Amino acid sequence: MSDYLLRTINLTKQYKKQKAVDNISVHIERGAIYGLIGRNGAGKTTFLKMISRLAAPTSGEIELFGYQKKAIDNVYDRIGMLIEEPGLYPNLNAFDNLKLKAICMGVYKKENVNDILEIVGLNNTGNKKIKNFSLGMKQRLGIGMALVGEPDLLVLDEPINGLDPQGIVEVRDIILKLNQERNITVIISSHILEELSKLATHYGIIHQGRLIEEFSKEEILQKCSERIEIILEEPDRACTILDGLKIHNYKVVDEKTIYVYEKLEEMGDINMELSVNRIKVNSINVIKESLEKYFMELTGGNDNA
Ligand SMILES: Nc1ncnc2c1ncn2[C@@H]1O[C@H](COP(=O)(O)OP(=O)(O)OP(=O)(O)O)[C@@H](O)[C@H]1O
Repeated sequence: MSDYLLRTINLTKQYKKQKAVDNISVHIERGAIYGLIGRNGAGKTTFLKMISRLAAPTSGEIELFGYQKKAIDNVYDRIGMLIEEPGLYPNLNAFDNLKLKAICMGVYKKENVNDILEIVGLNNTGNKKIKNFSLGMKQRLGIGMALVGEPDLLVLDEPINGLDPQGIVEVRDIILKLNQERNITVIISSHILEELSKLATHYGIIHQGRLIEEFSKEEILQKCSERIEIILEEPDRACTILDGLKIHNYKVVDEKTIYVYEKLEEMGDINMELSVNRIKVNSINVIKESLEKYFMELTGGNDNA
């Protein structure tokens, strides 16, 4: 048993000659919003299908709510999922779509359906048929369908893909509310890191079927935050000088680089103090890296291979 709500161990899916998912081991904590980021074709959908039991792994293990192998069967009803198109009946209204699913799952209660409609902001759509819904409304109903049965884990595959800015905000607010008020853990995939940055507490970057990196929101903010980058000789001695300047929020990145995260306006003073103390500074600059740029670097620039 582990502390993670969901963990995979070397999860792999092979389609004929192609490994769509290649030895992926993710670690998802209870209460997290885990953003799974990857370009088109990276393997996100295949991965999410395996953890939702819509596709069988070729090899590897899934641990869900502390259970593995056969024992997982008992906890699958605690997952709600929206993968690819939500299966909706176009000639029924939102209420009846939810009701039908709840009846099929043996959990129908009128108040629960109304509660879901309220959460996803469709409580005043009345008899409007799904075929007359906008894309954003359909997507919100798709999330509502995933909420039938009161899941503890929500798996959402690119739920904001194709939505207009308002639709994106609405879906984002629903996900935040579910996470914060209902304590639902969420895995959400996207090919745009920036889009998830207002949402995710943790990230997994997936590229060509492999998990390249996992990090928390705090870690990514630090990686991409505005900072002074100093390329220099003798970083150890430079640290003493920074401490003397009452600068403590810095990091020695390697034997030639220090990042300083505070007092950016004092770059000139820092430079002078290092020079006075005969530390050779090769360059000193304020830099700001965008999340998207960081992601592009991790996944090999603009190479779409
Ligand atoms: N049923 C399948 N049979 C064969 N190959 C598949 C199948 N499903 C997916 N693939 C391949 O596996 C790779 C990963 O696909 P997947 O759909 O998981 O990626 P993705 O990251 O979700 O991308 P997208 O955002 O474009 O859906 C792709 O190269 C895809 O062509």
